[in-house]
Amino acid sequence: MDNEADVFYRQIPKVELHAHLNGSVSLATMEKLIARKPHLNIESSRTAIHSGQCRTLNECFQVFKVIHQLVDSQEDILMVAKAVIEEFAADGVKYLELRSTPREETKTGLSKRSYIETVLEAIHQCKQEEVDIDVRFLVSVDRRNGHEVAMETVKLAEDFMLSSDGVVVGLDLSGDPTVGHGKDLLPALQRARNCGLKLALHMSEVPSQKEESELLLALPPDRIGHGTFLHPEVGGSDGLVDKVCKMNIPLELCLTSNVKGQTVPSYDKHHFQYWYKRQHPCVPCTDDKGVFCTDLSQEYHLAASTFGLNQEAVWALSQQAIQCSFAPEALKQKLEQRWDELRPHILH
Ligand SMILES: CNc1ncnc2c1ncn2[C@@H]1O[C@H](COP(=O)(O)O)[C@@H](O)[C@H]1O
Ligand SMILES: [Zn+2]
Repeated sequence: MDNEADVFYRQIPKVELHAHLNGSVSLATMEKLIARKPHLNIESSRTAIHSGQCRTLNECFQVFKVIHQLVDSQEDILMVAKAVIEEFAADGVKYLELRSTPREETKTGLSKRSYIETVLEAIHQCKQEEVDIDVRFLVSVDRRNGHEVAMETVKLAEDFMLSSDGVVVGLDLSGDPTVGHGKDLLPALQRARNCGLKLALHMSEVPSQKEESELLLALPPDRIGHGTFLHPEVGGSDGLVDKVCKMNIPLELCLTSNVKGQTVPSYDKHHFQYWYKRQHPCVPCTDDKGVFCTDLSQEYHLAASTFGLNQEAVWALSQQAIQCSFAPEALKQKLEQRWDELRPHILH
């Protein structure tokens, strides 16, 4: 990738809608965490998947377990969240929706509530320090933990939606797609939707989730994460595709994550192509920029070079993401304006 192109992808203003906090921790921050916890004996090579390397999706979830050992106190979460926000801003991201699963850790006194409070504090501090980025937060439900935990998490998210000055805007359903079934989580997700939380749901990340995707689409979600196996060419169905298209539900697409996690065999086989050709709203995202060693500029660059998008098309892709976000109307308008102002300076 040549330098001039790199500059373009970095310069264009971007919107990141699918970023898991603990998957987004950079190598530099990881090394600080490791230095704080030498007794854990963790090497930074275990917390990231470098270029050319691949892991099964299952192995990716082992990596998150290691990271969670390193990020287990309010102090860690504050440091990690601030660094992640600053790194996205440095990459030209003007609007970020960060997501994370609240955890409790008895040995450090961390509760699920203080977990969320700490992420919100990091967002607040970045705002105070005038980091050039607007940040919103989605509370994540880890599907492996079942119905009761999901319901408890939704209640927490609901509380924070009402008390966070609009920073908590939605709920994410994520976690190992081979564990648990979405049908058990429907009441919790329904409740979230009814109280006004936006829903961003990981769907059809692996082939065996067709029936689950049918159920989740009936909610319906406001955005879909991955949706790798929705279309008939990979074992999904026309029925699923029709529903997604009719309801115009945007897809959050993470090229590097899917290729490194081996749910997609190569970049040119990525389902970005399928949906983009149908002019369906597609939003390039990083998923876990730390674990997969990427950033949003690189994801746009990959999409453009793999599928032959010119600079105009790349610009349109990044601008379209504004309307796919869960930002309130006034903020969407502010962002649109920003894009219009920047355009003549960046597009030639
Ligand atoms: C690779 N594809 C993926 N599919 C599904 N869930 C994923 C994921 N990548 C990350 N997560 C979810 O995000 C958590 C880490 O961030 P937080 O501790 O929440 O900040 C993981 O434990 C998993 O639940
Ligand atoms: Zn994800």
